[in-house]
Amino acid sequence: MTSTPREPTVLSATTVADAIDAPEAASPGAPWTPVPLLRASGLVKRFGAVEALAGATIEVHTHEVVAIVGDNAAGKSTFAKIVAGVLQPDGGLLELAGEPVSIPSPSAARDLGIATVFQDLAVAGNLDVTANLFLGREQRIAGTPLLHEGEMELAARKLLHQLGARIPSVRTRVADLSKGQQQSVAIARTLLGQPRLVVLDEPTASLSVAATAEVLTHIERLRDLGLGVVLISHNLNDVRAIADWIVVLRHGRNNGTFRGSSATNEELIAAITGATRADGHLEAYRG
Ligand SMILES: Nc1ncnc2c1ncn2[C@@H]1O[C@H](COP(=O)(O)OP(=O)(O)OP(=O)(O)O)[C@@H](O)[C@H]1O
Repeated sequence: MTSTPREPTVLSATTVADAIDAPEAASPGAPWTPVPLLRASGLVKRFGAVEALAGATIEVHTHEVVAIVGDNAAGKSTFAKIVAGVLQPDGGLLELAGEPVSIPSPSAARDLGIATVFQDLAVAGNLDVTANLFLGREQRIAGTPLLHEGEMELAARKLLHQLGARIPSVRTRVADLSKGQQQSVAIARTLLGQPRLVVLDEPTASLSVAATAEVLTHIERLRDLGLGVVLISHNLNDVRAIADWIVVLRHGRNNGTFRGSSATNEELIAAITGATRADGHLEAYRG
């Protein structure tokens, strides 16, 4: 597998704010292409005797939310970690926009335009919302070590607005936000890297009903921006509400693909528990 990094992106707070305002960025009308944004085929990952992934195949297009569901130990988080460059697969092929890629590290994933939000969120509670959004990407006034606070605040407000996030102030300490608001900050931060693909690992776990609804709105916005979204979740109601496609993993293998708009909890549970068997991959269902 060869690595195909994107052109490096030079970011500034204003270009970020402008980019998220740009009509084409927000337009849901960009053409759908037959080439998936990400295609992971036949993925294998072993941990000693445990085969966490045993040939799983998952693809996601731009403007699309693909949910991955499955019982505990089905291999969902292992898939997320491989796409995030945290783990290396023992077999299988990763393709981005039709090109084979390797993702040897989290920074390689970022260079390829892949952003992942894990359950721990990795937000800094002692810093405010703006500082969290720009952590590691701080904007400085040209020729000085001084931070461009005004520009960063402006971009932070626009980003959160774009996502539909309700945060009291971009100067609030993240530790003082609710769990749902912290999730909003973590998702907003991914946008600053101008990703093509966002992977969310259990973003609604342990959230209230209201906070869950807000996070689902963020996911819709990401899709409207033209991104591909992979949503890993145990919550079947959430995935049925938001996902274009639902891929069931069982023991590291595909066990059914369903349209989010028509899947029922009963058929999803049957696939998750192994009461029904289906190894067809998503491409076979699109037709
Ligand atoms: N670092 C690791 N070392 C050893 N085994 C691991 C490691 N990571 C995952 N596994 C094992 O791989 C299998 C798949 O785990 P994974 O976390 O991908 O499942 P999951 O579908 O995300 O489950 P859950 O919903 O419980 O998070 C499990 O049997 C797990 O114990």
